[in-house]
Amino acid sequence: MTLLKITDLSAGYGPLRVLHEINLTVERGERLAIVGLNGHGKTTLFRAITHLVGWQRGSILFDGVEIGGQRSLGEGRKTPGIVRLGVAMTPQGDAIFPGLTVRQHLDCGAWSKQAWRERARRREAIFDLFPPLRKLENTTVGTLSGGERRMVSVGRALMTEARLYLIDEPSLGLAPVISQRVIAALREIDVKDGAIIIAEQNVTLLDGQVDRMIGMHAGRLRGDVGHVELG
Ligand SMILES: Nc1ncnc2c1ncn2[C@@H]1O[C@H](COP(=O)(O)OP(=O)(O)OP(=O)(O)O)[C@@H](O)[C@H]1O
Repeated sequence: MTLLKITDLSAGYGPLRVLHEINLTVERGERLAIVGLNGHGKTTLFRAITHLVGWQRGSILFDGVEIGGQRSLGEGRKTPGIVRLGVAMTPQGDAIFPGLTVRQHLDCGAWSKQAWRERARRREAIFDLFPPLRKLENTTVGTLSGGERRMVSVGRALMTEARLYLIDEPSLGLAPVISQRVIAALREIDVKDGAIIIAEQNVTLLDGQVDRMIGMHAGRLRGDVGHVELG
């Protein structure tokens, strides 16, 4: 039932070591949150899974396939292959193309042949998940509010056929009520035999919205945190 098994993962940038021997197992169907303050390595963990860090070592088994291993060069070289295996990431902040419409933007996510064929149905599913986007379908993304842009950004990742969704700080810069709406929508996603990992600082926001929360501090995972605030 295991989808992702990370063993002794260390990673960093140049001389800087950010992750220290991380061990993490994610089961199919699981919604997991990695919680921790800024700069403690949540983004770097996502970037190591997708091979976007400067260097890394340790094992990352995704659905039984080794996507980790020792690397000191070639950042991003393996990323297309990892994405093709079914890993989708929504990066932190507003990673959008401001000149595209909502519809064009979502369609960018339907990059595989099958997803492209099914893009209309997939778009409908995104509009069901984020109703405010439906009436904005032909609006240029650059003119949207922060919350709407975040919905587009998350929606684009969901247009693929991924089995592992990595959502980095969905609440960043959003008003609390909008953050709650985005997190609640993530709860509605049918992960099927996949899984979703959300990196967040705001523990309260995740209450009741994920199956498990793990703390991250100074590049190390600190076990299940439940409702405990991180120091
Ligand atoms: N490209 C990079 N080059 C050098 N150092 C980096 C780079 N990206 C991140 N770092 C450093 O790695 C450490 C961990 O950053 P990371 O972004 O993984 O943390 P985070 O927990 O996701 O926090 P944030 O919410 O700010 O992204 C920080 O000290 C940061 O300065």
